[in-house]
Amino acid sequence: MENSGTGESGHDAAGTTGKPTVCFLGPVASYTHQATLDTFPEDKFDLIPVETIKDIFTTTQSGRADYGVVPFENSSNGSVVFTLDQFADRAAEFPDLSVCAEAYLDVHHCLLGHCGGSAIPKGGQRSIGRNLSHIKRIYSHPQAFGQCVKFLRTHLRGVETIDVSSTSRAAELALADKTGESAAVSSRAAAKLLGLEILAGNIEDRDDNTTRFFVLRRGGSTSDSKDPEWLEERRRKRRREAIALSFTRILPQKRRADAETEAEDQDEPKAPAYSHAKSLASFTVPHRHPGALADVLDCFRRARLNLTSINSRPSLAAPFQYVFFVEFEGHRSDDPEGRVRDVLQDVARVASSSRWLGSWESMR
Ligand SMILES: O=C(O)C(=O)C[C@]1(C(=O)O)C=C[C@@H](O)C=C1
Repeated sequence: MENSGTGESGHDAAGTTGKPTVCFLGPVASYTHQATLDTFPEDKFDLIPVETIKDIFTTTQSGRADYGVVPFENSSNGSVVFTLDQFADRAAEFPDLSVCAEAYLDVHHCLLGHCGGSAIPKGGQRSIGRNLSHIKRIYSHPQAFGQCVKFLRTHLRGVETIDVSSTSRAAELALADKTGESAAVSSRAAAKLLGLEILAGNIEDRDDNTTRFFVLRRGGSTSDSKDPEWLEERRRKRRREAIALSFTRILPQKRRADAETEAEDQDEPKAPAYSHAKSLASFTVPHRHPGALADVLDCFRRARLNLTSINSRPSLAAPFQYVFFVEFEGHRSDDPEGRVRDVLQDVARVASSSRWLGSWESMR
């Protein structure tokens, strides 16, 4: 089942250009598309929009794309449950998928729609360029609605909100309504692409609104799998940046300049043993066994591996039973003291079921 190679087909899954392919939540100009472009430049990869987050998993699992990019969590609105539900893999549809990289994107939402009148607001502070009283419905992705609660409550209280598959799909729907009564919570990129007006800019609840994305690939699940070149290069670049940053924090000016040059000269910059990378695992525990969850978490304490997030979703095996997800510091194939290997074995022993879901270089 496992693909131990690079994870790249070497030819385009759609059969056109020969570049590796990457699928993302479409249509184009979604935030996932923007995060995908940051990681996979279009001169080296073919990008394929798909309709839902589940489609990203199925398209990558089937090999129709070499990689898939999914939103995982937002700094103000929390986990993306649609993604966790696919990682729960209740029907065992995605046995070969694992996370191989992460990406962060600053997310600034706009209210897009039709309307004549004043000029398009520029970036920066929140700006409301128009009277919004003509708006009868607003389309968006539920995650985006959850990031703009204050604006919607203050300026569009009582207006119907309609969940759709992405913010760029929402923009298409607002465009299609020629009455002008529909608007979308979406991005500046979508406004530009579709020619929609920005009725209000920077409407997110917090200025520091950020979404973290995961890159999925097939294979990579054996510890000896070789990483593709783009991933190796990303890892080396990130390590150089991290080393340079730590010098900036601790060294006086002159020594810092020397040290940065030294870090840049290293072919394989050294990273701290465990904190440079993260891994994701899922597990279930016996529902009626007191302390079963604590027993699993204790495996991480014993292995001295820092847990960085914990999530759960209904297992759907029976009401109120859960699949748990833990993220922890450490990489399965860069594990000098064998701590990641040991913890995964330990969890497998204590939990009812468990699965490693990927390891990657931390980008923050
Ligand atoms: O709808 C989009 O544009 C997406 O890419 C999805 C998504 C998400 O699910 O978190 C991505 C980033 C933002 O947090 C809002 C929506």
